[in-house]
Amino acid sequence: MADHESGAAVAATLMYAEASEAGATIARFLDRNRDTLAMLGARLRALSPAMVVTCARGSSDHAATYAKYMVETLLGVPTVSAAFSTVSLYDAHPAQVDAGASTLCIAISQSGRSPDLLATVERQRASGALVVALVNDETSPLADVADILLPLCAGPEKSVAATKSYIASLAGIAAIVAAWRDDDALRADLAALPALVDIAFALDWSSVTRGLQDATNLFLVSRGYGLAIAQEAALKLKETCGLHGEAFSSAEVRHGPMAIVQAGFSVIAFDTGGVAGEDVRALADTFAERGARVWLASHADASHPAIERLPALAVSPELAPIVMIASFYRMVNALALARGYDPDQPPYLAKVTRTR
Ligand SMILES: N[C@@H]1[C@@H](O)[C@H](O)[C@@H](COP(=O)(O)O)O[C@@H]1O
Repeated sequence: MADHESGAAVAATLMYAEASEAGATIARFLDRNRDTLAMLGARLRALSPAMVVTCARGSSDHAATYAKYMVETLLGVPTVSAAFSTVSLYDAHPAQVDAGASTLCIAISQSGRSPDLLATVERQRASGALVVALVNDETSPLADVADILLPLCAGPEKSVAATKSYIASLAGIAAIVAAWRDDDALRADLAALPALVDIAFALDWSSVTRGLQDATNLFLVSRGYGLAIAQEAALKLKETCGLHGEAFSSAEVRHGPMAIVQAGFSVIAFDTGGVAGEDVRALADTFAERGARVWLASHADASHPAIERLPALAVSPELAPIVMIASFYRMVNALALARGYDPDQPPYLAKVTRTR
């Protein structure tokens, strides 16, 4: 493994230490919340919510993207992201939920402290929604306001950039879906996740670290269940590396943005398997043919010869994003240092941001 991926400075950051605990965090989450999840599953099957509303910011909102794809695909329930300003600035009131059409509100937050998130969750609750909170800080106001609390069990997360709490949030969403569907196969796959996340964290993505050292911008592309990690990767590149990354689905990028993907333009493509992965790989081939610099994280066999491959584990498409982002986190910590940034203390950012 290259020095800048394995050297002492790289492993000395809080971000590295916290990201390396992601597998253990998932194991703690599943263990601690087993009974609550079983109770929640039964309650959701009885309630049969007509809609899910997600409340989150930043990395946590990318976990909400994952919730949208998981819930809409595996449960068929429309899942929308709450726009906090409608409540916190414009004082909007969500329509009162009647007994026949319940709403499930899923709030996701490491800190559980942003006022606009709290205002929106409180109003969802007042309108009759069942509020489930995936939150790391159990002393937070969000933990208090929730009907059902699912602690993320990540322990203290001090690096400004969220890592283990994001991975735990993704696993938490998959666990809610498994409980709601009473899906033994998904539960079994979840139980195997901690070990896979540990293995993924050790994979060598150092060709990206070398290739993006002097980059100024790039696209991050995935699709379906994987879109959430393309969004998360783009945020991490901004937060920790001062690098402008923009995330798109491999469908959306074809509707205009790809006009700027020309020779030399950088793209990281996340193939998280299944039919969505096929589309991501086809797009990666198209971009490589144009002369773009394309990294493809994938466990599939073939791709365009110019594509730089990043190792990935064979995991079900539903859970592959949770595993793949662990490999990205290790790489992006090293990239931040290589670019002269401290990934734990990005300029202008705080660990807990309170927006109104
Ligand atoms: N810099 C952090 C982000 O990394 C984090 O994702 C966001 C959401 O935080 P929380 O999950 O605590 O609500 O807050 C801050 O802005």
